[in-house]
Amino acid sequence: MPKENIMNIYYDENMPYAAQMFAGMGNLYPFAGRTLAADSLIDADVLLVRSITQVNEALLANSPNIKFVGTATIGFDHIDRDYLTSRNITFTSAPGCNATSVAEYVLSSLVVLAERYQFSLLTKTVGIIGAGNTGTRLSEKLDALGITYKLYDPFLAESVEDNRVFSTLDEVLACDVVSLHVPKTLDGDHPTFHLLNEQRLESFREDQILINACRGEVIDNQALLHLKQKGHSLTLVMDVWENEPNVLTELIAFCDIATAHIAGYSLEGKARGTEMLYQAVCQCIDKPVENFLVDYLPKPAIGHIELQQEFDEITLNQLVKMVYDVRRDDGIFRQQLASHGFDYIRKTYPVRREFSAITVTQTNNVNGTQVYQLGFTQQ
Ligand SMILES: NC(=O)C1=CN([C@@H]2O[C@H](COP(=O)(O)OP(=O)(O)OC[C@H]3O[C@@H](n4cnc5c(N)ncnc54)[C@H](O)[C@@H]3O)[C@@H](O)[C@H]2O)C=CC1
Ligand SMILES: O=C(O)C(=O)[C@H](O)COP(=O)(O)O
Repeated sequence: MPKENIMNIYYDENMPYAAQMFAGMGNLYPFAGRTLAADSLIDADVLLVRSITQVNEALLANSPNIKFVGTATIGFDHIDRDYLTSRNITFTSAPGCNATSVAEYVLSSLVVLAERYQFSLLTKTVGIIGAGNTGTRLSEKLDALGITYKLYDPFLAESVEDNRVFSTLDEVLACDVVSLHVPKTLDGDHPTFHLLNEQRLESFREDQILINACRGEVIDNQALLHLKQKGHSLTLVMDVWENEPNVLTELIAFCDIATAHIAGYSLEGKARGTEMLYQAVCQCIDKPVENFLVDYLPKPAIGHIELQQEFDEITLNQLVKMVYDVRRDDGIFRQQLASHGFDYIRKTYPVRREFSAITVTQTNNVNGTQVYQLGFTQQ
């Protein structure tokens, strides 16, 4: 890599605080991720992308100097890692950066659905497919709320280091709620492409809830549309879609909650991705880490909530909706998709904070004042 200060660093314009964190490390060039062209990267040393940029030979063949590629996202199915290895280009992603954000999206969806259909979340079992960072973050929230869940993850089930109890795929698919948290994979022992194919979709019960906030291709969207067109009443929460940004628009009307791939779009989640890449570039050029996300994050609009009664499902509903109500994003999606397009909605996403940014206190006669975090763990 060239010396610090003379590196050419190209970064997606949708990476919060990138300009601040990388300031002084070289020449900075923001770009629009969907339309980045190979000939604009000829002098690039460092390339920092998000999920909408396909990084492969076609993009990088004419960039002889490039030594580092990073994606400020959890998923890396848009990166041809074999090609990067063949060029000896260092690669890093941002594992877990927005896992909390996705878990909070799922929780907000569950709270909204429980109110809409008048059921108690405590009577439901959630099936989590993929028990990595995001599935685990979700399970921790469910644990804290006393909601039961089952985990399916054939890779972790085999790991001696993971002593959680795992269920079979069929057991998890039979749960009241099925929430998908797997990467998009096309091969290997357990590929996830069309994991929910026509046959598996047909076996869903009418009273189940299906949530997809991982990758669109994990569900066969055409098969799902056909199922719904036949009158199946499976409740759908869809954040991700096959063939983004050109989604199967007929499916939207059959969704209870439909959003534009924004489950991971909390400010913290996106900015953590930037920070993780900044740290990785520092390590690559042997530079001390001098910038910290905590110094950039603004104060949340609501910083503190005081509960005047015991924490129960009613307060849960109020608290979750006060901090992040997924119906806002569902409304934006339905209103703006036709007129503005999928990418515009994502690019202009309003600031959303994670529950952890808000402190909750509760004072009662028995225990005095207690402090909760909206991750629902008592401190
Ligand atoms: N909607 C959004 O905004 C976001 C979507 N994502 C997507 O969610 C995916 C999961 O994220 P993380 O949990 O953080 O990733 P992770 O890598 O920490 O965990 C994924 C887990 O899925 C498991 N897995 C792989 N194939 C499986 C299969 N066939 N069946 C069951 N489990 C399987 C793996 O063993 C791993 O434990 C990402 O790869 C990304 O595609 C991630 C962040 C935001
Ligand atoms: O981290 C991931 O994986 C995601 O799915 C991100 O939320 C994708 O966001 P963009 O990179 O498409 O802005």
